[in-house]
Amino acid sequence: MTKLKIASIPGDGIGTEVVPAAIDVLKTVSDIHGGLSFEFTEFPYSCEYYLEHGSMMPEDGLERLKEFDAIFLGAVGNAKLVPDHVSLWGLLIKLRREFEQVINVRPAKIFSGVRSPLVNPKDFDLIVVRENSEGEYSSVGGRIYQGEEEIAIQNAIFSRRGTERVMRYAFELAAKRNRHVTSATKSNGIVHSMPFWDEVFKDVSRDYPEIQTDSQHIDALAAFFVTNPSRFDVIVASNLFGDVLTDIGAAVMGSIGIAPAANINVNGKYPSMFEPVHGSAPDIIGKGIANPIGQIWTAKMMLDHFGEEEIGSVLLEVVESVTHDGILTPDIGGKHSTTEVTTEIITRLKARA
Ligand SMILES: NC(=O)C1=CN([C@@H]2O[C@H](COP(=O)(O)OP(=O)(O)OC[C@H]3O[C@@H](n4cnc5c(N)ncnc54)[C@H](O)[C@@H]3O)[C@@H](O)[C@H]2O)C=CC1
Ligand SMILES: CC(=O)C(=O)O
Ligand SMILES: [K+]
Ligand SMILES: [Mn+2]
Repeated sequence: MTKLKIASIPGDGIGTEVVPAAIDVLKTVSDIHGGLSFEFTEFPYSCEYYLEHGSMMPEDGLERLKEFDAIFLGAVGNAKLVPDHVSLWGLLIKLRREFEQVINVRPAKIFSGVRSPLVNPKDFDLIVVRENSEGEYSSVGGRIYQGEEEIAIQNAIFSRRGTERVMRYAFELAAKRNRHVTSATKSNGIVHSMPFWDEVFKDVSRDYPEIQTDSQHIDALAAFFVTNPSRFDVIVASNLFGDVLTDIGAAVMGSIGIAPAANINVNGKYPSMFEPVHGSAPDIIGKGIANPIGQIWTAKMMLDHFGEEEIGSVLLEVVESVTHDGILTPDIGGKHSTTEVTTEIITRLKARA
């Protein structure tokens, strides 16, 4: 019996609606699997928690979370209560950094029964590998002077170690897929870090002669995500470029509500963290219509991470059979609730037992 200890952090907004839904699904997965069990421990870290305690998590929060096999997170952010940069850097980005979750893996593909906004999306199936520990998301910089004279400086950090690491991860992943890696660059406008990024990409690509490569400026690449997503296999991108590209990837799939993600710790020192691409969706909180599929597909990525690919594939097949049959939340054109979609997934999973 494999027993996984999972720390769940629903976080803010619809995180508190989709995380319990996905946990119910995972419990069903465990029931039909027979040899896999989960022990979930919930942590209330969120903006509400901040209001009460003055921080997004307690001082020993990292110590406590470190003991788990993985973290299953919903979303962080409620700008009405706490400024976004405070809440995200106090929890989401803090966990990514402190637990050395240096890679963020974000797939996007044509999803059965979910209509892409593209007229002719063809059959795309891509994965963005986003650098998750440095780049443009950096705390280096500051603000000086006030009023007319005010200056803000924000430094982007690109280390050879971090850049090489994310690129190698992308090449290894491509080797198991369609053997193509596209690098997201902007070396025509960003004159230090991006030519460096291009050089490292060239260096790393030499170690993978069987993998085809391509380098695209992020502006053109973003446009190709819309005009021809099926040309891509694996895309490697810096932290910010990857963030933006994956919202586009989610949009061309049909909704950010179905897009999954995994924050991977590659050195085994700390838990990895699984959380969908979307945020807390303040515009639909409490309406019961949040799409649970992003969180559930994220759960599938967590299963894959622990070597449970077989049941992971079953789960995704079941989810696609539900969307295929038109049981959809409003963001993808349906009238069903979070609970109805989740219940249908659970019912069909049980039927597979
Ligand atoms: N990883 C995280 O925890 C992230 C947190 N955020 C935070 O979330 C808050 C809201 O950010 P936004 O920029 O509005 O992005 P968002 O992803 O929360 O929402 C963007 C749009 O997508 C819709 N949407 C998102 N997830 C959905 C779902 N599961 N089902 C149906 N519709 C869904 C929302 O209703 C909204 O119209 C902010 O505080 C932001 O900082 C934003 C992105 C990622
Ligand atoms: C913060 C955010 O938007 C992301 O990590 O996707
Ligand atoms: K999220
Ligand atoms: Mn994002």
